[in-house]
Amino acid sequence: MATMTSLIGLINKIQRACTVLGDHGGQGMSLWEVLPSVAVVGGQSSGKSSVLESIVGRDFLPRGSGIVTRRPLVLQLHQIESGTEYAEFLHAPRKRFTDFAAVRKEIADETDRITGKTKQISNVPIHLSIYSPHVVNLTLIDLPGLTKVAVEGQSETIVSDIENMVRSYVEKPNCIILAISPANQDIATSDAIKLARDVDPSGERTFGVVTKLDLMDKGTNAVDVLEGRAYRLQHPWVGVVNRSQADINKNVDMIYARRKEREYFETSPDYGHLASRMGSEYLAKLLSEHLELVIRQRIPSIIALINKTIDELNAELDRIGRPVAADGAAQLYTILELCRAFDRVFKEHLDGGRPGGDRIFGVFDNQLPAALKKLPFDRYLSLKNVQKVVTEADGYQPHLIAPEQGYRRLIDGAISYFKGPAEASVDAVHFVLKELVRKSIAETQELKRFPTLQTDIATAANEALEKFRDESRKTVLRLVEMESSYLTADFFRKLNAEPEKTTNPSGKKSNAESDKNAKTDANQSLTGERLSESYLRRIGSNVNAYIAMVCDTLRNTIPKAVVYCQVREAKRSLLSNFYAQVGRREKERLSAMLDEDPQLMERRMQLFKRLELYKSARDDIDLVAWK
Ligand SMILES: Nc1nc2c(ncn2[C@@H]2O[C@H](COP(=O)(O)OP(=O)(O)OP(=O)(O)O)[C@@H](O)[C@H]2O)c(=O)[nH]1
Repeated sequence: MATMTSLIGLINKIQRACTVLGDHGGQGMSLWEVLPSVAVVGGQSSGKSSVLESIVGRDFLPRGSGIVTRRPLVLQLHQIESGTEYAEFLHAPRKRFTDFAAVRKEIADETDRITGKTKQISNVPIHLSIYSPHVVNLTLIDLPGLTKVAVEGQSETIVSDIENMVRSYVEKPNCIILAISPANQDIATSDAIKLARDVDPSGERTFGVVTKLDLMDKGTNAVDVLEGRAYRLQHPWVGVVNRSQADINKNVDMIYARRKEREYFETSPDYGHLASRMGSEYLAKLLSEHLELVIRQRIPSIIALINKTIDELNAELDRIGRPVAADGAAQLYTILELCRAFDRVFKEHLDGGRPGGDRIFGVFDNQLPAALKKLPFDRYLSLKNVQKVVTEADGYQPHLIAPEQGYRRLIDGAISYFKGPAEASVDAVHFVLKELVRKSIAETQELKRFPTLQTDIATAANEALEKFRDESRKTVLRLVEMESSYLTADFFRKLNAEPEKTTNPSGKKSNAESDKNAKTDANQSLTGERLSESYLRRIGSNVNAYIAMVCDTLRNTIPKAVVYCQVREAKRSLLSNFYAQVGRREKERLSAMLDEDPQLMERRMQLFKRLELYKSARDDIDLVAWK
């Protein structure tokens, strides 16, 4: 029996813990739902509060007109060996109430705290524990009275709201229904019995209670009901006589009321033969024993649920990641591990396995050639411009042989056009890399929890990429400048050789025409006359040919430089600086870097608490149930 008693205590404890975790009846599958409990249901004024109070032996429930019970009240009775009675609310843990009038006030206030004074209802329970030598271990849930009409100030839906809430409790297979019906009303029309019949048609988990036996019309009695003939239930019906309104007004003591009740049955001509099975005290004992029995039966399924939930909670905790270590060295290690995880993803993007690296190839294969093709050499090497540049090149000096300076200037000018596409390639690759950093951070599962570290890594990686970009830009510009700094002499030697093809092998001019051509090609400016159009055209096309050669070279060398300076460096040393910095950081900064998303921390904490609850519940049950 001692074991039995502690079973109810155990379930009480788990129920309280469930409420702390926001895990109470009416929301999804929870531990709460498999825990057996007793819910008190009945129409308004059927005497629910009176029954509860006489089971407790204290009056402590708010009374008044209209719907007084607007939140479920989970009333946990704990039997203590001796000492003064006291009450405790879960929402005000360290406060002991010895004055039960104050308990009543606190229930009313706490109800209003959630529902406002609006007469609305809420399904968030109030937990009240009463410790007393005069109670049996029992958990009862007081629910709002079923009603048929909304009174003033209540919403239209109040009738169905109440019924739905009550139903959400009593339809659970583990709920024992204490169905209160007043004797001065036909049992067939009792709200409590109607609802109980609905959710528990076989009457297995319904206890019928008849109140107000003393108020029945003279000459009538409830023996038919109490003996189970009017409406059959699996459990015996219990009749009670509570304090009348007049008794309440006179503050009739509950203990006295219990005695009067006992006397009523013992001396009643109608119910005398049932006296030992009637009254509030008998009801309390009956319920307590039944509750213990049910708990015992349910233990295997409770343990099964607990085990299943523990597995689920552990899996969820693994998924969101365990909490970060507290000491500096471990934190540094964690940060470096996370960086490496990021780096791995980043490299996969570049080397293949993940998309993105191909976009860099795209820059070299499409963007750069297209940009080179678009360079305005046609305009630059137009007859007019060639003439302008060549004429200006030698200043007041006449051209002695070929316009050397003119050629150089034209070529220099043309080559400088390559700077644009070269820099554009650098920038394009920079943006691809930056985008890959962003993507890699998002794709690194391990980093998901650490928004601060994500930002830190992004900043460090982007700073490194900027540096690589600067280096790369310098290098490609240098490549372009190198092309102007020393021209390929061979090309011009070949050019100079060409006009001589028109001369004969002996070297003597073959005729006046070729003689004239040769003169035109090399020495026209000797005359100091303006350069002929065809000569300028020739210069233009020579420069164009040279530039085409340079273009081919740069098309090949710019990608090499860009890959060398940016891509290769990104792969080699994207976070090198960061590693060095982090290594020097103090513990506080390291912890700050490992700050997690507050929502996630909150979630983990919830999961942890729940896990703790379930684990300790399992331990407790093991201890109590298999002793
Ligand atoms: N004479 C007599 N009066 C009773 C008995 N039971 C309840 N009453 C009275 O009936 C009225 C309603 O009783 P409550 O216990 O407040 O009923 P309730 O179902 O809790 O009412 P609500 O919470 O308002 O739905 C009170 O005035 C009680 O004194 C009884 O057995 N005999």
